[in-house]
Amino acid sequence: MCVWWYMCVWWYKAGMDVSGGNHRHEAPWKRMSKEELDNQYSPSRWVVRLGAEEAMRTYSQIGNEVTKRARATGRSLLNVPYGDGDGEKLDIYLPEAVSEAMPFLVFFHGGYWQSGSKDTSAFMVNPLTAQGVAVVIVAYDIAPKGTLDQMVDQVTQSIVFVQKQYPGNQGIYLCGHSAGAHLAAMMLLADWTKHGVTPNLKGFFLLSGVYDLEPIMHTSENAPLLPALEDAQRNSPLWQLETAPTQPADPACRILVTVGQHDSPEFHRQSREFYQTLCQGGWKASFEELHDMDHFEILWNLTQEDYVLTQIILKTIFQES
Ligand SMILES: Nc1ccccc1C(=O)C[C@H](N)C(=O)O
Repeated sequence: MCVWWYMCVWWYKAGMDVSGGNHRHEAPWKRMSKEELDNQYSPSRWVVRLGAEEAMRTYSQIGNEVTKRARATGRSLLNVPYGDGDGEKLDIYLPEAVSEAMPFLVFFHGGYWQSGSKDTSAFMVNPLTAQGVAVVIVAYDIAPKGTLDQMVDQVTQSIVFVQKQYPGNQGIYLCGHSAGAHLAAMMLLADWTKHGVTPNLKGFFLLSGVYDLEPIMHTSENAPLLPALEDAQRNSPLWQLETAPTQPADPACRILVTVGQHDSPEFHRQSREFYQTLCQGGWKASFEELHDMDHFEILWNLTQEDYVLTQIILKTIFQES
């Protein structure tokens, strides 16, 4: 009798875990030590082809080089202000044939809201501009200068700016990597009415993102960003969409959630849960685990036209899938 009772309880709890409804109480990170959480949320420790430090170095090096190349080869408008603040600048990379009706891809870099820059993040510029897509790389005030709330607000403003500057755009697609995927995902909750314009958002490409910030509160690297649970919840698209689902303004708006095969189990869990929550909320979402990619390769391979993600992005923008 006792054994049966325990088995039933276990089965019930396991069921709640998969269904997602009650996962917050059963979330695996709650059973992790601080060391394990630090490990799970340090993407550089999970790369397979390089050491952690070498991976970070290579990542900035590639970012630096491709950005220099993109600025040297194509037409660009650099350091365009989208707000009054010093840090509120963006770079616009234009395709050769500029028209009123270009699609735009707006990119938000990662770096755990504390590092990274638009000046080292022009990874996807060449393959996309070659196909007629304008690419915008946005700077925002990373911590400690900016708080998470300010970053979310700046990202909102940057998108409003693009829409106002290019009202004839053929769609604005948001793309973000890591912390930048978090910022892009926060735009699913944005209230555009107070900005006087609703951007023509047609798609989201979320790469190796973090959507529930609660576990991050307990990591050494990010604890200072999130002083209280309310800060984490307010800035968690996963938590927000679960507690107060929003509806897509455009039901055709696509959301692609991607994670690298070599990303940590916590990064996989975050992406899967976010994808499931989006589906339950009626969003047109898809999920892609990118084969043999780590947290950084998933992004820097966007310099390549034949990379599976570059192809998915182009097909989505040109409505071929
Ligand atoms: N610089 C980055 C750029 C993109 C994404 C993450 C980072 C990180 O810094 C992650 C963390 N510090 C790590 O050591 O894995």
